[in-house]
Amino acid sequence: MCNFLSFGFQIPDFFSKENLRLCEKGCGLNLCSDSCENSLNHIKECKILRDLHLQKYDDFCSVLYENFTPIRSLLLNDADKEVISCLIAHDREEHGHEIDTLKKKLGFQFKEDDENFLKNVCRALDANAFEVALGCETSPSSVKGLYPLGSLANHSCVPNTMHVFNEKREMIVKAAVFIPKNSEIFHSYTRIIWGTITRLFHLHNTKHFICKCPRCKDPKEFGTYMSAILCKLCKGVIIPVNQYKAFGKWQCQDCKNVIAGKEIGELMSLLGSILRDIRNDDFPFMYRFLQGKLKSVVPEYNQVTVELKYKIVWILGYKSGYSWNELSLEQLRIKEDICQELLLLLEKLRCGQSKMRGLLLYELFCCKREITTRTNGRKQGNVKKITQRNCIQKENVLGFFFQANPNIEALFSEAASILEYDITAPMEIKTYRK
Ligand SMILES: C[S@@+](CC[C@H](N)C(=O)[O-])C[C@H]1O[C@@H](n2cnc3c(N)ncnc32)[C@H](O)[C@@H]1O
Repeated sequence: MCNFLSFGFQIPDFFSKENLRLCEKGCGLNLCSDSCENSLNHIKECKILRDLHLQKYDDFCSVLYENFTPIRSLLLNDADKEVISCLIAHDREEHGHEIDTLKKKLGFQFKEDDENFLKNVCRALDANAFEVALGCETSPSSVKGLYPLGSLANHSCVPNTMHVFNEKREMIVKAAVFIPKNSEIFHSYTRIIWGTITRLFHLHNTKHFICKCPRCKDPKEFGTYMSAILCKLCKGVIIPVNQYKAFGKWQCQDCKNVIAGKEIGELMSLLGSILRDIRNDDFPFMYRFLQGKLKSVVPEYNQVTVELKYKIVWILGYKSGYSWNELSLEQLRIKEDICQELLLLLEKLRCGQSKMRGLLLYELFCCKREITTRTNGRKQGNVKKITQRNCIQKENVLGFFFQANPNIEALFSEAASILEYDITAPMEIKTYRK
């Protein structure tokens, strides 16, 4: 378990701007109440802000909020400041721009020592901070957190650990695969379902290194061809000749047709923009696109296809008009198939007990439960009668369901074990573990 250095900043969603008012002492922050204004936490940061001579601010100073996190680091004690100074920090010019923005847009005046410290905090945050997921896949929200111990691990696209955050926002790191003694511990700094080109680009741009992990080095991406497209001439797969060369040539594995990287880049950005523009509850369009155009231009595990399938997982069963009991049997089977395909992909990618595996196993369980309940009405009716007759608690209904359907229990148990401690785990899993 890794503890965090607490100086992050979040405007909770439940505060609408109308319920906030400016601090009467003139620090520029919006507050929710008098007790908030008189709280020790606010009194300390209020003084820091006023000492910085905030000159220009309006009723809701978004520039201040967007760049506020490093300012709070001035409240850290000396030991914590020392910890930050020990962390690796990105030294490129662009890191630390938050402090320049605060000076330029809000007229902040920093003492020279403070400015150097704050820029270093920004650089350390950029190099080490974790995204702490608080919401779930259907209602995402997150904050950034600095976990000095957790941040010591380097990255691999075949990570041997997974991590989750608990109710206290502590980071729990678990082995995702068997880790032999004396092996290096790796996290993944990217999404598992990105293709190699996207991951390499992201890691280079944000963390400034070139990943040489086994997955990045394999042009076939462990047989998934997640970055590949289909050849217009023979429908073979086209992959980069050298994935480390930006805008290098790509070549068809079958007919050896060569394509310029620029052309591939244009196709991928077109597909990416279609993906971004699709309404996030437009299942009919997504499914038509998946089965039609997309299938004709990219192989089955291309990252755009995978991303789209993952989006569908969070529509069916959750979005308005697609709640579990509104889904047709056909839609349930579609979701079941997608979950199975994505689980197979994760196995090919050697991700072990990843968080995504846990979530997909649970979704697969939900599909199977719904299908079983509908197609096996008599048995389920019996479960319902037994539970009603014996006044069984809601949580125990699951136990009865497992007794009647032991083959489905394994999916739920594995999901529950992977998502143990995770604050974002599905409610049913959280209730079950209590
Ligand atoms: C959170 S730190 C990881 C710990 C760091 N190696 C240290 O010594 O404190 C992130 C930085 O470590 C380096 N790094 C992490 N994974 C790497 C990898 N697979 N290859 C090369 N550099 C890596 C990069 O400089 C990256 O910006």
